[in-house]
Amino acid sequence: MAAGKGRVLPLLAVAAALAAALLYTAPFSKSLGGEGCSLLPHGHFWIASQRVVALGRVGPAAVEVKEGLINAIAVGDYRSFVLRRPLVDYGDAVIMPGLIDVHAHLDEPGRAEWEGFSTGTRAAAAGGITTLVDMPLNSFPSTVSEETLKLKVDAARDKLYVDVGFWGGLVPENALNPSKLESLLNAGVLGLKSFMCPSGINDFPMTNSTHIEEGLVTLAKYKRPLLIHAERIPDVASDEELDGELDPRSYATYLKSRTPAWEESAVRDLKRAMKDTEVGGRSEGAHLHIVHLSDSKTSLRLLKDAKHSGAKVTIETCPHYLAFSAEEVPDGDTRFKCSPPIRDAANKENLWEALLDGHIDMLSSDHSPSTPDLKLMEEGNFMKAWGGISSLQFVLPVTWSHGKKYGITLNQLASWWSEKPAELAGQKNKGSILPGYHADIVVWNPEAQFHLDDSHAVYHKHRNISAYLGNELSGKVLSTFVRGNLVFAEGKHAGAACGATILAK
Ligand SMILES: NC(=O)N[C@H]1NC(=O)NC1=O
Ligand SMILES: [Zn+2]
Ligand SMILES: [Zn+2]
Repeated sequence: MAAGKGRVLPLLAVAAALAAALLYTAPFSKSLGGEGCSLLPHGHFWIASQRVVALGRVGPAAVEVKEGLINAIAVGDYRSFVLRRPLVDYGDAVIMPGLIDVHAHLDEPGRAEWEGFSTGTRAAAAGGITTLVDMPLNSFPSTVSEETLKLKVDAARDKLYVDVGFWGGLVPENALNPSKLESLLNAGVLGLKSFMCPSGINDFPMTNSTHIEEGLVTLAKYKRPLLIHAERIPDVASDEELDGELDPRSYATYLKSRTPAWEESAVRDLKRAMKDTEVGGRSEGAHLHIVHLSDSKTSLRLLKDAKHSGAKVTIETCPHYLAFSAEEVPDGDTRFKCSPPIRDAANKENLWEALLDGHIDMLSSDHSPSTPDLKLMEEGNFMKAWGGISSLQFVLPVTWSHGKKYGITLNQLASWWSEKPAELAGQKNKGSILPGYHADIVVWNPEAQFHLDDSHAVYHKHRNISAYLGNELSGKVLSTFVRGNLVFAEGKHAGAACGATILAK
């Protein structure tokens, strides 16, 4: 007995020493590093915490990650099975599906000076976003054909820190030409996007309802969505717009120039297209997705009615409509200019209500930066400045900081930012922490507060154009995993950019 024990003990001691060496506790201090795709030198490991958002619940669990996928989830007090190593113990931090941002303008090729794949995906990784879907406009050329999609994919090579898919553009040139549309869809765009008003980009002209209805018929065959910028210049100008000379530095002037009637006019114009998506309709199988809804009144009511009648319609809104109100926008501060505009505080309240009630399905950033000169920050001219909010890195803390007042839950965050967007983008292996799914995960501390001051690391190409600078926020991203690679942790990115381009098959 004694001799036997004597033989076992040293072995146990060796095992214990090995296990201790492979137990990581955040913060990682000096244990991170490497030039490779991951800051963590393991392809098979466990991560655990007291607050894992999985299987419809939040609680203690350990998640096994193997070769980029989630292999198993062990629910319960993981400290009883700590022998499974390597293990990263995140303590009280939240482990959640990585965010999927279905609406980002990365602007490359052609306008990399506005953002670009490298800076954009570094900012995404730092913000807990593990997948982006890039919009077809603001880059040059726009993504409207097989050839231009190829330019996107080529430009993205070796620059991606997170996974990136692409929407194609539905424009007058391809909308009535099914074979052109099919070649774009066959090349791998996840769906199409169109504008019902001028987009601000010359090579991305707007579509009318006929273009949309015809495009949907082709999309129905592919079961991919059409995303619509639903603002349309109303047929009758409102009295307010007719008022004489208005100060272009005043935010009220901008609001009057782009009233909720723009959104309402677009939604009314989509009536037939929405009807066509119903069971038995001309484009059954297709799906209309309204991007960045701002008008929480008539436009939302009409969309709710269409949903109730059986139309396949989903709606997104963006953190800036939930965080800011028109009353707070300082005159001349064009960082807040976007379209549709940020409206009054009552509108913001109604948007939160619609989100909590499930009428708004999901969130996206609509990160749409430009070079600072185009924001005309000195002149402060709202009518001439580039419209677009810079927010990619901050969407998680912004949603959480403002949503806390409304009692939002971690499961709701995961639904709005991961599950529903994965469904929209047709990503069946993303958006949830489930066995067999991609190990796309954000680990964050909801209680950590920070001031977005000059000392805060911002990875967007142009930090000063973000309307969130100076804000006090809570929710700090600790780690971001993309298909098992630890791509960001504690202010550091992985050495190599190993994100994948996602092409639909
Ligand atoms: N072209 C472009 O990015 N436009 C975006 N900017 C904005 O504020 N709303 C948009 O649709
Ligand atoms: Zn838009
Ligand atoms: Zn956009």
